[in-house]
Amino acid sequence: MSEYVLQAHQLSKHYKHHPALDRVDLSIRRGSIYGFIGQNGAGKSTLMRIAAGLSRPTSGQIELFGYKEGAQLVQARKRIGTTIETPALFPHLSAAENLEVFRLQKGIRDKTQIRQTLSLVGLEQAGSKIAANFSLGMKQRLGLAVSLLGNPELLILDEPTNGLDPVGVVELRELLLHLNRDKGISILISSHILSELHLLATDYGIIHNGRMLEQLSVSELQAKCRQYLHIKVDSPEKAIGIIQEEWQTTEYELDADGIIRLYEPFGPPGALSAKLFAAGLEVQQFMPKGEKLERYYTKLIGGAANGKSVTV
Ligand SMILES: Nc1ncnc2c1ncn2[C@@H]1O[C@H](COP(=O)(O)OP(=O)(O)OP(=O)(O)O)[C@@H](O)[C@H]1O
Repeated sequence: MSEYVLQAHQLSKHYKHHPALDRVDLSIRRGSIYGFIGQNGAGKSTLMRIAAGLSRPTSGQIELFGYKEGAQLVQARKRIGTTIETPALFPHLSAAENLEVFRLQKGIRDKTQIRQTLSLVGLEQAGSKIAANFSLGMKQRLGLAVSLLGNPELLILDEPTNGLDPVGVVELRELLLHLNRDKGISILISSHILSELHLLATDYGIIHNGRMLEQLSVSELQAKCRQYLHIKVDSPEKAIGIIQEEWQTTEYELDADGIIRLYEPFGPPGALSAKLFAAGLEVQQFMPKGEKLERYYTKLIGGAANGKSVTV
């Protein structure tokens, strides 16, 4: 079994001369929630459409569950559920009736899936209500239920929080976490708001102008955004001994240049520098460092210099 549910290999898509995707590599691990972040027009939908088989790449390849070619790739696409281009719901039909239409369309025999998916998205009580009377959040849930018919192993969701109020965003997050943790469904979710995926994603891909800028796990992102004390002394080993003794922490790194990074939470920096000094160490550099999530992202995509606003 492939470790990855979805990979893109040097994937490019050109519209006339405009590269919507430019040699993008991406890897989504089985069981992960992959937050695909980029501004409007970055290329997120283009990649998702190619993955779902709704568009063809100009060059490069998509690999789904380890399959790249022909009939196997077509077969593998049956194992994904997506809300991209889900046909509009029928407003005069109930949630259950809507699902019944899609069940027949998808050729799924098992009728019990209707009740199961309604319950999965928390709409079991609303099964007989007509869709026209649903809130936007409920419509989103019903749309998600449609994509869950057929028990997909990977969900591809293009900006599903668009238009939701903050409560709706939280509810959707809880639902996606449930699908991921309890049902083992891997999720690719796009957004132009990094902080919205902050409590959800286990991995991130940051795309800008059709190019993948960075892929990183949540712990890598946290490490990059974590506050730390940057310390350079003439004897780092001795300093580390003092840090361990005085602060009883192992939350530090020593790099090849002899720089110590002492991560949060740390006590008053003044007390530590005094200790180092008292121990006879020559303190060459001693400063707080680290970035906020927002600054990290803005810097990565070139920030205000490219003239577009960024929401984080
Ligand atoms: N059918 C098309 N014809 C021409 N250009 C297109 C087409 N579809 C997308 N594009 C262009 O490709 C680029 C990437 O678009 P895409 O929709 O993938 O971005 P996105 O990151 O999903 O943004 P958004 O959040 O606005 O949907 C944009 O410059 C867009 O204008």
